[in-house]
Amino acid sequence: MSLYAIRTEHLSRAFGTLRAVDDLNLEVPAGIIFGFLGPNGAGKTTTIRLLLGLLPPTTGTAFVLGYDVRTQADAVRARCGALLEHTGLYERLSAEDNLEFFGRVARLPRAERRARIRQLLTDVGLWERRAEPIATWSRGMKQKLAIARALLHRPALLFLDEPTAGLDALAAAALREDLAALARQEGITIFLTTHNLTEAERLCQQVAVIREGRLLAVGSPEALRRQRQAPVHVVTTGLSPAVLEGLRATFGAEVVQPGAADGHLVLNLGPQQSAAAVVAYLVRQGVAVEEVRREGASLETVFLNLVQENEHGI
Ligand SMILES: Nc1ncnc2c1ncn2[C@@H]1O[C@H](COP(=O)(O)OP(=O)(O)OP(=O)(O)O)[C@@H](O)[C@H]1O
Repeated sequence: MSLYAIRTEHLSRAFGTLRAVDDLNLEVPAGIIFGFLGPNGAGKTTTIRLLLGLLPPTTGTAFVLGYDVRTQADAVRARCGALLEHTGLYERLSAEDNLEFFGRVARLPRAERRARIRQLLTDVGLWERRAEPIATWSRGMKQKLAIARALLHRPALLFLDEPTAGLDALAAAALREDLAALARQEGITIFLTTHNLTEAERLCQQVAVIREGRLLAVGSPEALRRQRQAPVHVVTTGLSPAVLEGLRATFGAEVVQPGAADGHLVLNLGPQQSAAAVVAYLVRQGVAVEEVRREGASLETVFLNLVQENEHGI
């Protein structure tokens, strides 16, 4: 199989004058969990629909598992699983009967179907409860069953649109664990959208951030965090207005801000600037440096910065 499970080339989709997906160039390596992040209305669901060939692009194209979504949508859908907004499960049927039904729709031979249903229900911890009608089940249990359903036909690529939306913290954590284990076990690629940045950080080897249909950043959560350095806090004694002015002149006015308390500096250093240079400068000016602390940039900070910068047209 190709190195990339998904490759988009200038993929765009307009609804009237609205560019829901705008010149998207994305490469998703095979075999990873890829997180697609963005605020409401960013174009995440539209992208999934384009990738599944459910919606034609206005311009550009995408290759999913090597197939062109414009001309080979059937081949794409046969090899992909998807859990979009609705689970599509039948509330009155038991878990096992739900999977049995969808296994037949997928034309899985009887023996294979049985074995696969047992394996998947076991993997998500629902085998013991297979005979219960799912109407009374919790949202988390139904979501696990829906993922099992999406995996029945052994897809190479699984699309999940907000898989943990509406789940409490415990259920979301349990689902994440199952997803990580399933991805490893089945050797598949997972493309998921989420608003939950902790989720993306824990689960995804790579993430992309989009806003207004445009790609803002892509990379591993660590790489994105490194790219955006977090502020450095320096606590000093003997910081005079003259030294503060000197610091601003040397390192840039926008970089150096006085903090909440006297003698507390907050520095937004660029990638080329080091905290050590600031400390050396302060010491040369006779300022005592009591503490230097760099905040750990969370993916959340990175995400908010990216989205807000874009909003302000920076
Ligand atoms: N069928 C459609 N007709 C017109 N506009 C649409 C259609 N589908 C989506 N849009 C618009 O395209 C933009 C992107 O929508 P999309 O659902 O892809 O965003 P999203 O990132 O999935 O948002 P959310 O996180 O809120 O689900 C939105 O402004 C939406 O209103």
